Amino acid sequence: MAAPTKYLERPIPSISLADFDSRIDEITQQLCSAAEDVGFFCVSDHGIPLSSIDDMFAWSSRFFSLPDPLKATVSFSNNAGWEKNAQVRPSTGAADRKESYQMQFGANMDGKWLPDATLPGFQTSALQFMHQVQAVSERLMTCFARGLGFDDNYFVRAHDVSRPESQTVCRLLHYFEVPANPGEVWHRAGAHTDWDLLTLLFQKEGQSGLEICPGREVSTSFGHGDTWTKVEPSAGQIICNIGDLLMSWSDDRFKSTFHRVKAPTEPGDYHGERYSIAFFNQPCHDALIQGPRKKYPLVTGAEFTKNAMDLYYSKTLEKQKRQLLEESSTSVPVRI
Ligand SMILES: O=C(O)CCC(=O)C(=O)O
Ligand SMILES: [Fe+2]
Repeated sequence: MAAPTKYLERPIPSISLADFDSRIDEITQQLCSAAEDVGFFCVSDHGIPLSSIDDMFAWSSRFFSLPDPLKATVSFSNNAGWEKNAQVRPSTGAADRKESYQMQFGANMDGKWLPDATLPGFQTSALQFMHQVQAVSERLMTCFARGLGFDDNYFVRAHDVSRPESQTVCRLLHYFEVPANPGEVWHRAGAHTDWDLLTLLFQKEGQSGLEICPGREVSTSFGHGDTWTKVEPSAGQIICNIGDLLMSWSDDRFKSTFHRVKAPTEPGDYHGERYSIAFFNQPCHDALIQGPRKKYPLVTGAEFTKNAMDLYYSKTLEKQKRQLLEESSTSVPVRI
């Protein structure tokens, strides 16, 4: 039997964005200290009503209830679209048991929205929600720019979602219920760091599983430690974590923390299905990326994304291609 997971209680800082304009320096100080330490924090008083979050979860569940062949008409490529049981994490070498649908604001979404008649109102509502999350992201980006000594709009300009070059992603996630005895190794989301600037994550109350493992010192390292901390869902709160991009853009001052959605293996673990929504702030293709102390060579947003996709997604795309080939030899084409 596998050794039990080692857990450590680590406080996850909770940061209120109330009265943002008058408290910006205090908030900046709190965000920077959380980013230097654990790399994860909760944000409250962010201005997105609970009803908007609940509505987006309801859309997510409607989307994932559609038949697989229909979702396969918008399947994953260019970091947008739908995938199922296809994402292979380098840390596990096996596919996560989940499905996800990635939406963007810009040109990468061409052909990746379903026709409106299939799920009337979905695209409009999803984009509205994405703009709300972008507004919170922009506040956080303003503080991080200020904390690093850049001008206030420095990160906001590099992540301008009104430009066709935008690569920012909103990802709907659906993890399947795990059988009591799955009979094989099961991964929900294997341990990984995110490769964006900053991730904003929405969880549903009662659907536990997210765990973090801080301790990474340089953005170029790939190992992680072995003591985990649970990050329980709480309605209305946004869980934020620093990604590899902000770690390297801050010359490793801010920490991009390993995290996972643990598959249940121990007493008390949650077996039911889990929905979450992750918003990844990705740089525009032509953004120029280099920290204040120039620790790492200058790269463009396109280069940074390509390097990350090669590292994190090469096995995913191979697996997806194999699945599509297998399915196309057995399934009947679907009209939408
Ligand atoms: O579903 C979650 O809670 C985490 C998802 C995640 O870490 C990711 O997609 O990068
Ligand atoms: Fe992640």
